[in-house]
Amino acid sequence: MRETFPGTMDLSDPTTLVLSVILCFFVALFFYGRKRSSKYNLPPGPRPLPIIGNLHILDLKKPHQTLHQEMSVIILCALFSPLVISTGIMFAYDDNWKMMRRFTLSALRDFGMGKETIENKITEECDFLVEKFRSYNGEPFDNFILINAAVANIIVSILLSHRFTYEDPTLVKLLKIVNENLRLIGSPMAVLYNAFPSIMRWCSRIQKKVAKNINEMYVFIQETFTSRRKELDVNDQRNLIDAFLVKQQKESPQLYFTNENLTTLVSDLFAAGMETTSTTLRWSLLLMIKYPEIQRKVQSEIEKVIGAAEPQVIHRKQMPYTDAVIHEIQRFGNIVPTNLPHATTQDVNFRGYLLPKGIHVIALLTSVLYDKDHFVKPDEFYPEHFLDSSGNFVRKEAFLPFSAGKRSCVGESLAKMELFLFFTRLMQNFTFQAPPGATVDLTPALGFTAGPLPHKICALPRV
Ligand code: HEM
Repeated sequence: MRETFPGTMDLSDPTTLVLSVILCFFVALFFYGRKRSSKYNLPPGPRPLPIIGNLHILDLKKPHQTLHQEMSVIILCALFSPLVISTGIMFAYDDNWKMMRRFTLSALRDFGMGKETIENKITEECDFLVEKFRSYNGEPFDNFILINAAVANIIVSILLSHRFTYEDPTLVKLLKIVNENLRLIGSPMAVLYNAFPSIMRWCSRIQKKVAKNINEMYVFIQETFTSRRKELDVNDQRNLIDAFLVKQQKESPQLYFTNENLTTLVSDLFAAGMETTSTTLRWSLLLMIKYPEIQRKVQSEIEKVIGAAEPQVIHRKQMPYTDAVIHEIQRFGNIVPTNLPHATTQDVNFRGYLLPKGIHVIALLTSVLYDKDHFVKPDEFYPEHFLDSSGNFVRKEAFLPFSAGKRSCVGESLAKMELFLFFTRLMQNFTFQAPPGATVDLTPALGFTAGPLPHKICALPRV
């Protein structure tokens, strides 16, 4: 047996050898990481550890809160390789994204966005929702599926010229798939999966479950939405799917207007158009329950400006208080806190720092919506953020719940119209309260979008 001295290593011992190699690997990665960030002159941030990057400081339940640090870069980890989908619009890139975005914007405009046609559709849907709320006679109920379904019907009318009843099994199934996936994608397990796909693949079922849901959604969309090609009349295009199919017939060779793009695009628009707006509306009712004096002020402005008539978009200009409340709901609700992930398409000089081409960037919406330089009480629900001292509505440049730039939300004007019409109509017809004995919890639920935790409300009829 060979003698080893205290404080020295015996490299002939296999365990010591393996441990030494691993240690050298970590040290090399550590210095490589530091060299890489100094080469690129990235903005400052906490020092990343080898392999795991800054994962150890990340709150997996609320990643945006860890990331909300001014001018800092959080290195998620060296192995980051997120799921990339090249079809549709939301996760597409390059020419396919450009074509789908251009088509979507023009189809949304042609089939009603920003026009009276869609305003009438929303007003009609408000009738159904009010009737449903009224049927509970002031007793507690969960508004989740009802609001989901009402909002889903607006995007479905643009996609398919169709309306589902709130109990329709097709709609209920679609809503279940979308909601489950958004919850899974925002879960701590999914954050870990994105950071360590090769390791997590072995110990987490999350990716399989999400993929299964997406697949089910696509099959379902093909059966229910896109199978309508048999009824297509080129001279009478009634909806976005018709417009896509007409483009498909004209395109040769088929590059962009493919069946895959149609399925993913419809799925993207359904999910984005339904989930975000309905989550904001659910926040709106919960916040009105929490702050009854604000609810009363909104109701008295409605009485003054609209009376018993149906709310219309033209009323908004005369309703600065309600407008400020809706803006504050969106700011405070902060429902897409981490925004969608992006990547630089070229080297970018950002405030004297270099973000190299291809780097993944998460432009946190929390950082603007909760910016104390723009909002005096960022952590409070305070509609005065959007009012001047005379009670006039004021715009804020940091109000960016729809993000900014080339990839900003395509449904912004549709969403704004929906929020105003649904919110005023519900406030006109009901006073909202918590069920007897219940307290209002404003903690956001875990998920890709930050909605309220499950809760019940009471809708007391006013008229
Ligand atoms: C309150 C409601 C809504 C909010 C807060 C919201 C917010 C957002 C945000 C933050 C993004 C990411 C922007 C970025 O990547 O920088 C986005 C993208 C998108 N939104 Fe919305 N959205 C809302 C409603 C809608 C509606 C009603 C539609 C349906 C027409 C829609 C369709 C989309 C699409 C297709 C994208 C991807 C755009 C692209 O990648 O080019 N959204 N939205």
